[in-house]
Amino acid sequence: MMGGDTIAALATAGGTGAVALIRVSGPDAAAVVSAACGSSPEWPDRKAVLRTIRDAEGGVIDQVLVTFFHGPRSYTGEPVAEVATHGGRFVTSQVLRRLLDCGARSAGPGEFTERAFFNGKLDLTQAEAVMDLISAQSHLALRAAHEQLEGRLGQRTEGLREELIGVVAQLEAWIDFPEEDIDPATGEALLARMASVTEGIRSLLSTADQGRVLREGLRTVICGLPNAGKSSLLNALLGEDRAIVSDAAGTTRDTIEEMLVVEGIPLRVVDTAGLRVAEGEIEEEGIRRTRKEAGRADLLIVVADASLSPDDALPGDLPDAPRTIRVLNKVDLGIHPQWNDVEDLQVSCVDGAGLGELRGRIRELAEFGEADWGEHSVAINARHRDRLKRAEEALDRAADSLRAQADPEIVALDLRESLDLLGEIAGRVDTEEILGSIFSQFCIGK
Ligand SMILES: Nc1nc2c(c(=O)[nH]1)N(C=O)[C@@H](CNc1ccc(C(=O)N[C@@H](CCC(=O)O)C(=O)O)cc1)CN2
Ligand SMILES: Nc1nc2c(ncn2[C@@H]2O[C@H](COP(=O)(O)OP(=O)(O)OP(=O)(O)O)[C@@H](O)[C@H]2O)c(=O)[nH]1
Ligand SMILES: [Mg+2]
Repeated sequence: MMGGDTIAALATAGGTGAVALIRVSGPDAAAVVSAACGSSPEWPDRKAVLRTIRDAEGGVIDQVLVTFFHGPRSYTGEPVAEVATHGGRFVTSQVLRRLLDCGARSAGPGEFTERAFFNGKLDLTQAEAVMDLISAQSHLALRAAHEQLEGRLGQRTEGLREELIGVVAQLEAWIDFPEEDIDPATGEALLARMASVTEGIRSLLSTADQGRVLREGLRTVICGLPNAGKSSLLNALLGEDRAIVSDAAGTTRDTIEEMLVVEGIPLRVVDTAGLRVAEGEIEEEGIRRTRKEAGRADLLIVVADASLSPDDALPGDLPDAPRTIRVLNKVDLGIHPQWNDVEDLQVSCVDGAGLGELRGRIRELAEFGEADWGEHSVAINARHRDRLKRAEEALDRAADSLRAQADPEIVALDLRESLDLLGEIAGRVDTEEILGSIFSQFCIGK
């Protein structure tokens, strides 16, 4: 299935380090590395050996450790050579160039993992998990990526697909013998089996929000009147002085975005410009952006200055969000007597009071639907969600047609569409376009 050529790329991050790893994969891996080392093409399997990479004139480029994996027992399923070089930028680029001169070609983004997919080492959900794993920023995200890397999601969608194949097979028996009608009892049994697949799809779909949060962070927007202490709160949650804080109202003009982890939940926190009638064009634009961010928030943290009266401390028209936490800040200065909502959290960014409670409240509000953050969680991504939704819709149409005693052909048509969509999740149906869009998001060398 593969082009049959041999690819090479730096597998470690570009930059200076102690050691860097270059991977070579393809039928000519042994020949390429042997030529670069000026050695015989015999390599022990999975055993590091010390060699010297030389240029065409025999000059030394670097002393390296080569580990050879004879296919199919390798990451890609092909012969793979791993060349561990000294970790300088220049020396690694020279080693890579020499390997390319000896017959390898530069790998494209995700091409190693793509080859692993084509050689049956991974399904598509597992390939995606490799990328999730690399970009994970929290324990929960890492655990979800590992679950997916183990193949749990692929197993579930393939299980649903098998159930549906059974239904289609039964239906096709009727199509082949059109003189017989689908008798009501069998019709009911088919509908029940379809309903069970729908339920499985819905259960996976219910993890979509959680998957998004794990991959992108809970979109959290800090808003409130100028000077309430929004930037101070961001800094306090981050534990560093990221945003500029000053007693001048209108300090934050533009939105500032930071990733942080609260009680294991990754948050993408946005600090915004204070909401008030703007005094200039820049501030006006800042406030427009605040409203835009707030409109897309999963969680809104409204910060109010506790020392002021509620009328003076809260913006007139607060943006709407699915979850809101109201924080009374500056409680070290005393609390104005008109604050009496027990739901309000009292904090001080100056002495840190109440911040632990705020973290706890964020954690509570980060729960989504049925999905919890417990063990064995699969958490689907946007691509899975799209296919599952469409598979569910096709299945609904099939059930409707069956109930309306439509031609079994029509029922089967929708069922097959649903099957294909489920198959696309693990990559069981041939879809080059999907592959392109997934692997192009990888980094080169992965
Ligand atoms: N040096 C190195 N470290 C690495 C990787 C790598 O490619 N090279 N990986 C890259 O992501 C990750 C490990 N993942 C890997 C997964 C499978 C195989 C592999 O050789 N699989 C064979 C043999 C299995 C076995 O020995 O049990 C196979 O599946 O047939 C290698 C690495 C992280 N660390
Ligand atoms: N006493 C006290 N002062 C605070 C507290 N939090 C913030 N401040 C002060 O309040 C002032 C405004 O803080 P910022 O964090 O810049 O407020 P902001 O809401 O980001 O303001 P803008 O960006 O201008 O909208 C600064 O002088 C802070 O030092 C607090 O908990 N207690
Ligand atoms: Mg600010």
